[in-house]
Amino acid sequence: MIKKWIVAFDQGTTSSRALAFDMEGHVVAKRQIETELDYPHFGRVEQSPEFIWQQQLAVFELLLRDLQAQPHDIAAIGISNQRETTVIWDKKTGQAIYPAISWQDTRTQADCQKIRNSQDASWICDKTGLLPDAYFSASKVKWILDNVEGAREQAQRGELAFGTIDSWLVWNMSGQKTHITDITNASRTMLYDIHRQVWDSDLLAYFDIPAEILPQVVDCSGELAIFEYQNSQIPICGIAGDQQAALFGQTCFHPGMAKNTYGTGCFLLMNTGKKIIRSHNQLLSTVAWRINGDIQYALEGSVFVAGSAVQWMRDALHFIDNAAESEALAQNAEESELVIVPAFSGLGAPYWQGRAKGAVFGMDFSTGQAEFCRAVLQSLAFQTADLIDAMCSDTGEPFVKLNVDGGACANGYLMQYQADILNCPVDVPLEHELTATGAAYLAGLHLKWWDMQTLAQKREIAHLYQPQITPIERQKALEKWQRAVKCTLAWADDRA
Ligand SMILES: Nc1ncnc2c1ncn2[C@@H]1O[C@H](COP(=O)(O)OP(=O)(O)O)[C@@H](O)[C@H]1O
Ligand SMILES: O=P(O)(O)OC[C@H](O)CO
Repeated sequence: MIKKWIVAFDQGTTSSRALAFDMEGHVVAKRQIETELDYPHFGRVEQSPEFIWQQQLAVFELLLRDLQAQPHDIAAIGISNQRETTVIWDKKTGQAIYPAISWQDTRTQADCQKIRNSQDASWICDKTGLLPDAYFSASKVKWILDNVEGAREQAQRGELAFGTIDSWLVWNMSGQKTHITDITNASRTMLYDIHRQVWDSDLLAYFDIPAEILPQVVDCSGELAIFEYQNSQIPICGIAGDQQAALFGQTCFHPGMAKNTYGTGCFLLMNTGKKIIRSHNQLLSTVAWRINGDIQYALEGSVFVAGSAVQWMRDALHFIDNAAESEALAQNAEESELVIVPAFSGLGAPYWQGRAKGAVFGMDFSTGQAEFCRAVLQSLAFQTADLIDAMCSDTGEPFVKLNVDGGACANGYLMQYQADILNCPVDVPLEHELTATGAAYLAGLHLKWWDMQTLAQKREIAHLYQPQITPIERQKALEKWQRAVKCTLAWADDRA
């Protein structure tokens, strides 16, 4: 029987998606449902793990219907997922003991700040490639164990399991039997030594986390688990955190190749091959992928708020009915001085200021929705420019072109402004769904549907945006942004 499709599960912060890929690596069908985020308290961001799983299953079922397929038509599943988001569940009941704590949640920031200011920051960074911050899973796991009644004792008795969203999905897909995570997701927990490729006992002791709750760490490609669906057994052959999956989907297979994904946040990753680069500019070192035991690393700049600021204009401010409308609205803006620093979850790389909050500068009576919208879109481009600056300074190499993907790369205004501000071309691919593509590629590698050489030829360009503004205009805009960031950071320092 010919198995026709690979299905990628792309469980992002904003939506749960299932996409079917044919043997050429093309998307043939797609289903997507928007997720729900809860903001129960200042600085807290949570999601229902059960809802995430049910939603992921629902999009899969809708996809099968669209394809008029039976489960046995699916050759394999690939999974890409929002990273760091932390779930702890009871292995006996299969129920989460607390909502998923989102990567965007800053409740543990004060504790993380203390670690950052201490001598421990250095060895933690050496082992993990990460900077102590509420963003990563370790402090979220600790918070749940410290705050949910009986959790620590249960964990010590081996009754609980911890996982990021990949882990949680596989647990449920496997009929609550398989507790694994892939190495890219493990590398985002701040509990994993990326040099030795093991959970690290010093880190576990430091964060007071019992080893019993940890998943087994696996490669990104291979027969990793089985999805027991109805009477079929579908192999899960690819798993990677969404940003690493996008790097793979962009076919950035060689050192020096990079991409920027504009989703809920913005994530710039550069392949660094076998080298773990210790950044001098507060970028992260992380695992890009491991295939057949062969590891590649990446340098990463993480911006916490990007497309989510566009969603905020839709849901909280009601300036737009959908994200796509932001493009036309921004194009209508009058000349203005407005700058928005969307530090709603603190500021990520290269500033790492968890206490920062969003700020608006330069309003006057002429400021309206269009000016506001344009400033929000520009903030995505400015934050990316900061990352690229930091990365170029670490590598000593200029960026000659920026490869992009993710939801907001459909925005022509933003992409043009990005090219203008960077003074380098921005390359938008034909397929925007490169996160899911990466997960499918990883699964298909194992099935021998393709190899990395053939994949490298698959990326097609839809549009190349060329810079159009003058050096003086660029310099003025960047200075305005840098002044705004400086004030935002000063305000955060005053809150200490
Ligand atoms: N045309 C657009 N212009 C600006 N932002 C957009 C556009 N389309 C989608 N977005 C934003 O992109 C995000 C969704 O991108 P996606 O890559 O699906 O994110 P995620 O993987 O984080 O769920 C949303 O936050 C949305 O506001
Ligand atoms: O949901 P996304 O695609 O914006 O990705 C979230 C990141 O994985 C967080 O590290």
